[in-house]
Amino acid sequence: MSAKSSAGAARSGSGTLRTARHTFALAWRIDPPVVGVVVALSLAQTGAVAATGLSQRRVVDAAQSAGGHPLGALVLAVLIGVAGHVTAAAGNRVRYNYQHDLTDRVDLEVNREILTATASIPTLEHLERPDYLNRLELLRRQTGALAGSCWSLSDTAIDVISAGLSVWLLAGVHPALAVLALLAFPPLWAAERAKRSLAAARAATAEDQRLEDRIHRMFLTPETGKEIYLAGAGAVLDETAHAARTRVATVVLKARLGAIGWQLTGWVCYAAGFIAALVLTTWLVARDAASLGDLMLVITLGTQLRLQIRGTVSGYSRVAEAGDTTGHYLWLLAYARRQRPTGTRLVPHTPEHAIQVQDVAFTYPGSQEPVLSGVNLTLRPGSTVAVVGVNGAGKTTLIKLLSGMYAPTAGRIEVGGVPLDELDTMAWRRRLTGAFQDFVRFQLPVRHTVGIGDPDAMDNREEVARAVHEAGADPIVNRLPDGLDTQLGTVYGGAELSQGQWQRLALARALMRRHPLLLVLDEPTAALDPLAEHELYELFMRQAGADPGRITLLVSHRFSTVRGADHIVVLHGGRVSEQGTHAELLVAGGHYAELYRTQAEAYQEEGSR
Ligand SMILES: Nc1ncnc2c1ncn2[C@@H]1O[C@H](COP(=O)(O)OP(=O)(O)OP(=O)(O)O)[C@@H](O)[C@H]1O
Repeated sequence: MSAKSSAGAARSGSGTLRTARHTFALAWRIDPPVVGVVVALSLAQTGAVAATGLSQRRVVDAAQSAGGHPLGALVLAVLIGVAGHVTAAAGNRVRYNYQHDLTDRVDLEVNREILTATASIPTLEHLERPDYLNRLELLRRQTGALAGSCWSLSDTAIDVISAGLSVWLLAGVHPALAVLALLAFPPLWAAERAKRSLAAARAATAEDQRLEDRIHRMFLTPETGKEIYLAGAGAVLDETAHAARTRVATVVLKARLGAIGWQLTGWVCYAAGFIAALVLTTWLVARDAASLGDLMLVITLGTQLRLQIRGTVSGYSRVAEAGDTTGHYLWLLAYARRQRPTGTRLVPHTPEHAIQVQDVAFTYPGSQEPVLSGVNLTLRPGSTVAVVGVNGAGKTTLIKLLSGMYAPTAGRIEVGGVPLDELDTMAWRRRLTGAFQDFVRFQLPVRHTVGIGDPDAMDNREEVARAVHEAGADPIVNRLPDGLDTQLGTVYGGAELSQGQWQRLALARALMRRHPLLLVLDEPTAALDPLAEHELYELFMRQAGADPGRITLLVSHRFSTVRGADHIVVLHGGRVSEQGTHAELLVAGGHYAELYRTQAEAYQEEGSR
């Protein structure tokens, strides 16, 4: 083993130990009495096999002995044998059931920890990084192994100790019988090799597993289902999913077959050793160098040693599997820790808190081409700023940077002179609100679908009703059977809304925050009719005027909306090509004026037809 790989193994070993300690602590927190019973049964289990073997030897020797043994000693031997047997059989069953139950409950906790760690990452960049997504996928599928890691480890320890006792007793009959212990290594080595190739197969197919999973989910959601139906793409997608599933199954099956081969080889070595041990003991009995009781002991312990070694191997495999998952789990926790926001500064409250964008550049993870570069802007409080540009100019990306979803790759963004990454993240998010073209349909009761826009006021019915009213969504809610309490979405048997109605509720959600510092509107009215859109933008402009601390940032392709903004920023090829008021930009006769005139002419032509 190279120095590098042994260091890696040591790291993964200490990681497994750490996770086993952690999962044991979780189990203890969940149910201390049950953990106590499991530990007690585990301790009893370590000596059960040796006790059974010794008892059988004593009974056989007593039966064979001409002088006979004292009855008391014989009864004691029988009682020890019965106790050992009951502990090994019934105690084990009880222990496994309890361990299973605890593992399920710890699994829930581990999943919660994963969600909490994921949610604590302040930006969204990780959601576009394949290495992060692949690891998360592997982790999500293997949390059971992680949750049971403390029991895998304790099972392995029990088997190792009880196998050690067996070997010690066998060596007492003849030292050569201790060699049986060495024969434990080929199966162990084979299991390790098999595990490694299985883990490699799973890691190599993580991308395909994600693809299959995603397609599967696409079939189950109404939004995607509609387009699949219309395009008649079901068969093609099914084929793609099937191909991905087949690739995964083929690679994993190959690894499994290889694993079986290795394990068989290991067990053949052990079987040969056991036969040799029986031949040796029979020879010793024939020469009066051992008793029949010893032969009985060798048969019992040799058979049990096989089971103990198998237990050790499978326990070790489970520990190794947990170790693999542990790697992903610790990586996720460390990643979340590294990304944990360090900012503690307060979000400015003065009316002078302009947002300054200084020489900002941004490249998406995994991409080479910058989407934004050299962007300089000042967004003043109390103003409405419109960002325009052709498709792909970088408008949404700019909004993602300004709201802190992504960190700029170069340059800085300051709020009232404080760098964005030095602000307390949660406090900053509480001052943000907005709506996007690709809004979410939260399939919740209406009051929560809207109220979630400000979790602090989520259960305040008056605030929810106000937001609904301001977004002009009263007629939608009034028609629903239980008003604000109506469950939305067919998935939960609730009421279904039209695209425009869902979008109205998304806008109501954006209006939940009364005094945001930054309100972002990224084409949030695309599903509304022009009149409704006009009314809503009038409302947003009115609110912007009445709230001196608010910066309203809007992205729209409709210039009739854009022209009302206090300041217009034109993005072209990821750079600010022009900025100013509508009048200034028309006079400048640049890109904006050209786009505006083209659109105005198109509308006029349409109107005169
Ligand atoms: N998640 C992503 N990963 C990689 N590239 C991306 C990602 N999102 C957007 N891009 C690229 O960034 C560029 C700008 O995209 P962005 O969505 O900011 O444009 P936009 O001006 O809002 O466009 P539109 O008017 O079509 O909404 C595009 O070329 C797009 O391909």
